[in-house]
Amino acid sequence: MVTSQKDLLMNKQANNFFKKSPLVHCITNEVTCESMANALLYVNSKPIMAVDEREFKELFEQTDGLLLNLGHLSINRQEQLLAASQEALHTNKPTVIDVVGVSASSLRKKLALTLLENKPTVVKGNTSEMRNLCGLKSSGRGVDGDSSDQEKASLQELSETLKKWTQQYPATSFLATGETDIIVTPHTSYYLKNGVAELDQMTGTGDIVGALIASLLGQGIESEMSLVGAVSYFNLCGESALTHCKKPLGMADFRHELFNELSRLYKKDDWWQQVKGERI
Ligand SMILES: Nc1ncnc2c1ncn2[C@@H]1O[C@H](COP(=O)(O)OP(=O)(O)OP(=O)(O)O)[C@@H](O)[C@H]1O
Ligand SMILES: Cc1ncsc1CCO
Ligand SMILES: [Mg+2]
Repeated sequence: MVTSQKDLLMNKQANNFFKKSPLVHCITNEVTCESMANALLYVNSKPIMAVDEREFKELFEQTDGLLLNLGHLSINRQEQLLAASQEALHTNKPTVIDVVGVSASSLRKKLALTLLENKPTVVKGNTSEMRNLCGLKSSGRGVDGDSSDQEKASLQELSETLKKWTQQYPATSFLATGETDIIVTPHTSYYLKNGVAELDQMTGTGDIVGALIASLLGQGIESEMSLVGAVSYFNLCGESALTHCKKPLGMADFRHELFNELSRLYKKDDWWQQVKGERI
């Protein structure tokens, strides 16, 4: 069943996305840190990339949202992520955990599961990472997802497992990305169907989606709408970017156009009319 935009909650509220300018604190990987900071600025948000625990107390008094990305793990980074997650729990800060590379090492998986205990607002990863996190068979390699984990039966198995997880972790909503995105909140679940394959051939797309979710949460938008909104917005930017590229496609052109679209699509009324998906 493909539902209408109204059912997908992409109602007039979506026209208010990115009108506010939340300060988003990101502890993220060095690979895509600059792309993430610029993506946030392009949607009228303010990024601060800060990892020194001695600053956290003061920073948490100013920030609207927190993004914790496991992409570049080290002993120091683990301590920073744990300290920020503790502070977020104590200050009720809207928090997104991106479980980058969780299928690659047991160290990342253990850390992700520890962070989950601190009641983050959202836990996200690509479909292979989220399957691994849930203890399901996963074909992910490194930080990349595998299309075999996107087969219909695998998506269904993951969404059903995540629904059980929301009973165990009622403060948290979950997102698994890929050609089809799965969103599972304690109340509702969705498959979302926007985007283009080129988004999988560029590093940092998932990282940026995590930051956009933190931005929407930081604008006071509740979890379900922030998740549907951030994924759909980013994927519609990808669709539009592709139409602006000359053929044969060069990925550097696609990247350029994707960032252009991030900075302008939200200024168009009713951009959300093109959202595709279904409640499950
Ligand atoms: N084949 C595809 N078709 C349509 N959209 C896609 C496809 N692959 C990824 N996307 C979209 O691209 C975004 C990033 O998803 P992806 O699963 O590639 O994240 P990721 O693996 O965490 O990325 P990265 O590790 O590079 O940050 C999501 O919004 C997702 O919906
Ligand atoms: C390639 C890569 N390695 C660690 S993080 C990262 C960026 C995608 O998340
Ligand atoms: Mg990722």
